[in-house]
Order: sequence, then structure tokens, then C-alpha cells
Amino acid sequence: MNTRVKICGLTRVEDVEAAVANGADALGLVFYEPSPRSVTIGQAEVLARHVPAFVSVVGLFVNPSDTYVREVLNRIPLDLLQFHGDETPDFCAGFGRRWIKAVRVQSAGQIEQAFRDYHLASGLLVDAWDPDRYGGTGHSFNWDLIPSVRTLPLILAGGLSSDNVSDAVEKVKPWAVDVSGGVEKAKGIKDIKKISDFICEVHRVCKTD
Ligand SMILES: O=C(O)c1ccccc1N[C@@H]1O[C@H](COP(=O)(O)O)[C@@H](O)[C@H]1O
Repeated sequence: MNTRVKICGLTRVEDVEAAVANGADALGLVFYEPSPRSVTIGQAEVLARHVPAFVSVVGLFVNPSDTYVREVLNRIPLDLLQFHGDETPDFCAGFGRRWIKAVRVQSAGQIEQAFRDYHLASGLLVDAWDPDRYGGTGHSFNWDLIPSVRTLPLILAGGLSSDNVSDAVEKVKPWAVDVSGGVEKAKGIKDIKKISDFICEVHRVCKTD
């Protein structure tokens, strides 16, 4: 097993550099203003310049306008779009880019339906459901709801940290894990040791599997 790691919600160059140096496969930039991790297009341009080849830059959106996604794409070399709201499959597929869709999990049936509805995605991300927030909640959910038969690469998110990620990888066997709050010292400010511990844990458990 070789579970990939995405570190999301980066707002500072030093955090981008730490995630890259510690072996992150993908870095997430949040283009959703209500989030405390949100970045402007100008900030994202600077951050993206510090990402080397073979590390993906992922743009996270929540119910964006078509115009806004295109504006971001014109300025930032995003490798992947992450739609974390109520976007339709047609909307997600409308930018000629690879994309993943997040599902805020309430039932197993909902994940199975999402595999069918978003079959053109490059992956399905499963995250905790919260009545008030679209994501970045720091909460995990019942991993038993995740089906073992998957028709897309499964990305596990929601309340992960170095304390539970090895358990998560062993139980769920996801294609990738995605973390934001679990590697922070404050909202939008990453903790370098937490990033390092998180990625080490994933690599350790993958080696022993
Ligand atoms: O990070 C945010 O603020 C955010 C806002 C709106 C939608 C998604 C967001 N982040 C994503 O949420 C999950 C879980 O985050 P956490 O590890 O529980 O803090 C992850 O995919 C982030 O990319």
C-alpha cells in the first residue's frame, strides 16, 4: 500500500516548504472566503511558485461561480480542482481540468450514490458532515460507512491527525488522506512538527502493510 498525503489549507510559504520537504504529495489552497484558511489569488500565486515538480497543487472551492473558478485557473497553475460544496457533476467537469468531489458523509448509501454520480472525477473525498460547515471541521466520522467496493480512488478526510491516521489507513485503506486542522497550531497556520509526524505515520503504516 502507498497511501498519498494531501496537506490542505496552506497560507504561508514556510508551511508549503515544510510540507514539500516532509514528502507531501499534494498541497491544498482554499479559495473559499468564509474559511479561515482562505487565500486570495495573489497569495496563491506566491505559494504556488514554491511548489516543485511532481507535487500537485489542488484548488479547493465551495459552490463557486463558474467565473471565479476560471479566474483562478487563469492565474494559478492548479493540477486538480477540489469541489467541497453542492456542485453538480456537470459543473465539476466543466473546466477541462482533473477534479475531485467531496462528500460530507451521513450514510453509506450516499457514498455509493456519489461514486455513480461523480464517476468522471479523479477521486471521491469523504469528509465529516456538519450542519453548519462545509469542511475543515476537525471532526472524524464513522469509517464503517465507507464501502469496501470503490469505483474511484477514495480520499479520506475529516479530523485526521498523527494520532489516528495510522488507524485510518489500516482500517479504510484509502488511496490518499487529506488533513488540515490536525497539522495546525492555529487556523491557517501549520505546525511543522505536526506535518512531519503526520506524514511519517502514513509512511510507517504503509511500509508495514
Ligand atoms: O479547510 C477549510 O477551512 C475548509 C473549508 C470548507 C470546505 C473544506 C475545507 N477543508 C477540507 O476539509 C477536510 C477536513 O479538514 P480537517 O482535517 O478536518 O480540518 C479536508 O479535505 C480539507 O481539505
